[in-house]
Amino acid sequence: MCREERPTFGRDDFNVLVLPFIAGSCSAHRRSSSPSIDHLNWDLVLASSFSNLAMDGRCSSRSSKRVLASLPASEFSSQLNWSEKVPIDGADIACQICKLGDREDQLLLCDRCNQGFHSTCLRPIVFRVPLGPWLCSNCSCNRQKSITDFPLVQTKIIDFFRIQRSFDLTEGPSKRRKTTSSICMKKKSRRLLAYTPSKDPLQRLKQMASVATALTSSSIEYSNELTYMPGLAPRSANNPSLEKGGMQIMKKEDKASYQKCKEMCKRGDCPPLLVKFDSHEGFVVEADGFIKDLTIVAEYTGDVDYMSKRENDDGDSIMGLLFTDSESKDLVICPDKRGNIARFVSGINNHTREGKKKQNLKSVRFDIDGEAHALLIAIRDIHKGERLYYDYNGYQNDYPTEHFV
Ligand SMILES: C[S@@+](CC[C@H](N)C(=O)[O-])C[C@H]1O[C@@H](n2cnc3c(N)ncnc32)[C@H](O)[C@@H]1O
Repeated sequence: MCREERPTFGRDDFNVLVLPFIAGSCSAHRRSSSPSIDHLNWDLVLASSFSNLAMDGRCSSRSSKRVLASLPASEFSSQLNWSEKVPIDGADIACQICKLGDREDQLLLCDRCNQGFHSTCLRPIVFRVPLGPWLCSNCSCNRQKSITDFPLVQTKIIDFFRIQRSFDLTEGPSKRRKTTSSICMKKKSRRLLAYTPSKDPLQRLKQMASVATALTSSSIEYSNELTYMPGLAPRSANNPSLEKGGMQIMKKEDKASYQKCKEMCKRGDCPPLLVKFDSHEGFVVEADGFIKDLTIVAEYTGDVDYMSKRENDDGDSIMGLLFTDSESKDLVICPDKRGNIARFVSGINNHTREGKKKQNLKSVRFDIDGEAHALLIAIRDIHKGERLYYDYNGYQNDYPTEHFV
């Protein structure tokens, strides 16, 4: 078949997960030759990322494309341009939901079971033709089972996350120096905190395994840094002094916490987070231990590029990094090739009170040593098992979240 070259809108709504790397190999209609899940080497596994203030900027683009993406779901789906797709060769496939074989151009074929589904019969509606292989909910549930079944192989984890070999992952997290506390009552400190890794080494391995699995399934190489690739924006373009209205410079003491997080990641003391799979939201991130208010949970990492060059990008994870007076200088972080756990964190539905209540993180941009960075920071105490959420919209409201759960 094909769900081919995609229309220009966000994929925000799969009730199934689009797993480009892992998807099944049995479909006759696949465009690519991704390895079968059954053939994946699940030895692979683990580490993490780490990762007001001058506010968040997910997908804050000034482009007209984003305006299209922010239309309500009903209006949005009627504007889909499916005409670019290539029809299935002579196949007579009916939608498994409405049982009709009409609207052939809207039929998505599962890359594992080959069953058809109208994009508009799926709940939530699939707005964008998946770029890679696509699995129906039945098949993605089966696949998810294998996601949680991987073996924990320490050497693989060390290699995956390029953890410094001098550290022993079987030990507890390295000891921290005790800080002296004053007897006087102090004003509540608003200092940023470094995260506290889980003490149990096996638990940390599992956390890292979950990140490695999610990244591998999404064909993303692990990177805990902003990356400047040839042909994309150079490092010199990331100049926070160009930020319209200025960007908050990270305070010295907060920088110490930030650096500590970076160091911990390098030695495999990952943040206490687990990536899980949710049939509505896709990959999601959960706290796997207590996270205190104001903790730096992760840095949003990936390739830095000019926003103007990404206007037709179909990624749903592009994060705004620098907003200048000149659109041509605005920067974004693109985690589609390199990235870390931050790109799996869910967004709130910021159109509903329920959605807003879920928020426990904030995406905040800082000038750190003359380079803009986007960090995900806890805005309240978060308990083990809580799913992490932040508002994908910063000061602009152009990331469509009205269909979010
Ligand atoms: C930055 S990615 C988050 C990771 C994503 N779940 C994945 O599996 O790769 C953003 C996409 O995740 C999904 N998502 C995030 N938050 C959601 C929510 N609250 N409800 C439904 N889908 C959500 C949407 O498809 C959105 O376009």
